[in-house]
Amino acid sequence: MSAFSDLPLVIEPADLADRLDAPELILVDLTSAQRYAEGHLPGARFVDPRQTQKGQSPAPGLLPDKAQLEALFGALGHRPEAVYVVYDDEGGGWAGRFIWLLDVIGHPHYHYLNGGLHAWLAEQRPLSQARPESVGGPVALELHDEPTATRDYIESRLGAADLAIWDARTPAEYRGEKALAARAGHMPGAINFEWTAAMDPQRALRIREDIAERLQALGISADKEIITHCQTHHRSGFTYLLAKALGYPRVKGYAGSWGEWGNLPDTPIQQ
Ligand SMILES: O=S(=O)([O-])[S-]
Repeated sequence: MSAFSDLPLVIEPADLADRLDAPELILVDLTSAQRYAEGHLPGARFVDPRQTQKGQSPAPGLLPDKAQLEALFGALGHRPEAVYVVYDDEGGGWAGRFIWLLDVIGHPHYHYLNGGLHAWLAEQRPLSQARPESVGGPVALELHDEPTATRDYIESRLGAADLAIWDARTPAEYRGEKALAARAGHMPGAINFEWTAAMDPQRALRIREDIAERLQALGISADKEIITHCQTHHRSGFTYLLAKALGYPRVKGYAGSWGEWGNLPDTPIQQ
C-alpha cells in the first residue's frame, strides 16, 4: 500500500514533508529553469512547462506528440505504481496541466501541493539544489481521449443543459475587449471565472476555502459536464485540477483553447 493512499488530491506541505522518502514518489517541479536552479523541494524533478504543450501556432496548447510524452515520462521514471506530486510557483496552472496529462496517459495516482512552492516556503521548509538523475529512456504509453474536449466535441455539446463551459481567462478576454486571436469574445454560454480568483493570496496561493460555494453560485457545478479552457490550456490547467479536486465527475480540458477557437473562421462566438 502506498504512503499516499489516504490522502486527497490536494495535499498540504506537511503531508508531503512526511512522505518525501517514499519510494513510489515522483515529485515534479513545474516552475522555471531559473527558479528550479535556485532551489526546489528536495528530490523534485524539473519539467519545463513548455514540454507539456505542443507549442505550435495557432494552438500551442494542444497535446504534445506521443513520442514526446513517452520521452518525458521515461525521464521521470514513470511506472504503474508511481505517485506523482506536482507543484509550481503560480498557484497551480502548470501543475494542473500536468495532472491533465496524467489523466491523458491514464495514470490515476497523483496529488497537487496546495499553494505549491509559495506554501512550502511560507512554512520555512527546506529547499535543495541537488538535481536527481534522469531515470531512463522512453516508456510506452497509451493515450486516452476522455480528459480532452475537441472543437468538434464542444460544438456538439453547445447549449446542452448539463454543460458548463468554464472560461478561465480574464474578464477583458472573455468580453472580447482584449484579443489574443483573430476573433475575440467567448463561446456561447461560457461562464467566466478567472483562474486567479480561485486562489487565496493570504494563504500562499492555496485554493480558496469558499471555492465550492462560489462555483456553485455561478453554475459551475458537479451536476454538469465541465469543459474548461483559457488561451492555451495553461491557466485552465488549474481550473481543470480544481474541478477534479472538488469531486466533479465529468471534467474535460479544451487543449486547443482560445488559440484554436478564436483563430478558426466559423466557430460560434459571443461578446
Ligand atoms: O494558456 S494561457 O491562457 O495561460 S496563455
